[in-house]
Amino acid sequence: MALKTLSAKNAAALDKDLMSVGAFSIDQLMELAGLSVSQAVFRVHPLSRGRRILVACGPGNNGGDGLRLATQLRNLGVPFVDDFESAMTEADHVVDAIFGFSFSGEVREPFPAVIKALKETSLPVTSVDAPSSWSIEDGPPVSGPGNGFHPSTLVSLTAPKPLVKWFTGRHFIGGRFVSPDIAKKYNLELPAYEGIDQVVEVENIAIKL
Ligand SMILES: NC(=O)C1=CN([C@@H]2O[C@H](COP(=O)(O)OP(=O)(O)OC[C@H]3O[C@@H](n4cnc5c(N)ncnc54)[C@H](OP(=O)(O)O)[C@@H]3O)[C@@H](O)[C@H]2O)[C@H](O)CC1
Ligand SMILES: [K+]
Repeated sequence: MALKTLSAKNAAALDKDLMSVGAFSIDQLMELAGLSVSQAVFRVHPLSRGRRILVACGPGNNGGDGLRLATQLRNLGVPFVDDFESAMTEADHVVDAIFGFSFSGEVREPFPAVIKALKETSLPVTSVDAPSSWSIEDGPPVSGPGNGFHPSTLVSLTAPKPLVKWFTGRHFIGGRFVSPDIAKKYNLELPAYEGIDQVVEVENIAIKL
């Protein structure tokens, strides 16, 4: 299946369209994005492999996809931690919701240590929309803490970004909120979601190592 990719600029423009002509609120989009991510994680990491899912949340909306409804989560007894590296020693799977399509340049403080920990862990890592620290257009960094970071799973929201050319793990498309009109405007091919699924697993379209 040849999937078309969406540049960072168009991904941001599409987001605006979803909230204007699409009449979605940002909260709704994040909620649906988070639901997609949870379904992808459940597929690649059945509960029999361990129930402790550590979600690393960054400062923007990518972090919001990972962290929603904090009060409700606390009420349900989901623990929140500040020390990411020591939390990793007790986790079974890590969700990378640190940076998405608005990331650019070199990783700034305080994030290099977190990216390094993601790179060095032997745990499976699911990245939300982009492996954090990768250039959205040009893929893995050739230097810095993200050099060598290759998550095992990627959930592309709405549509894959150009970086998927360098991604070799399991790849899902999620974010089942794009109307046919918006897809047409951005020349996207929407995947065939089945039933009530919020994600579709796809084959990698190109690999350049
Ligand atoms: N339609 C959809 O597909 C939806 C996608 N969603 C998710 O939203 C993200 C994009 O969210 P956005 O808030 O635009 O940005 P990010 O979360 O990717 O990142 C912004 C924050 O990252 C900081 N940043 C950027 N570069 C660096 C760097 N080199 N070092 C450190 N920090 C960096 C940035 O800080 P600034 O100081 O530069 O402002 C921001 O704090 C998308 O990928 C999806 O995951 C939504 O859920 C809605 C639907
Ligand atoms: K990410």
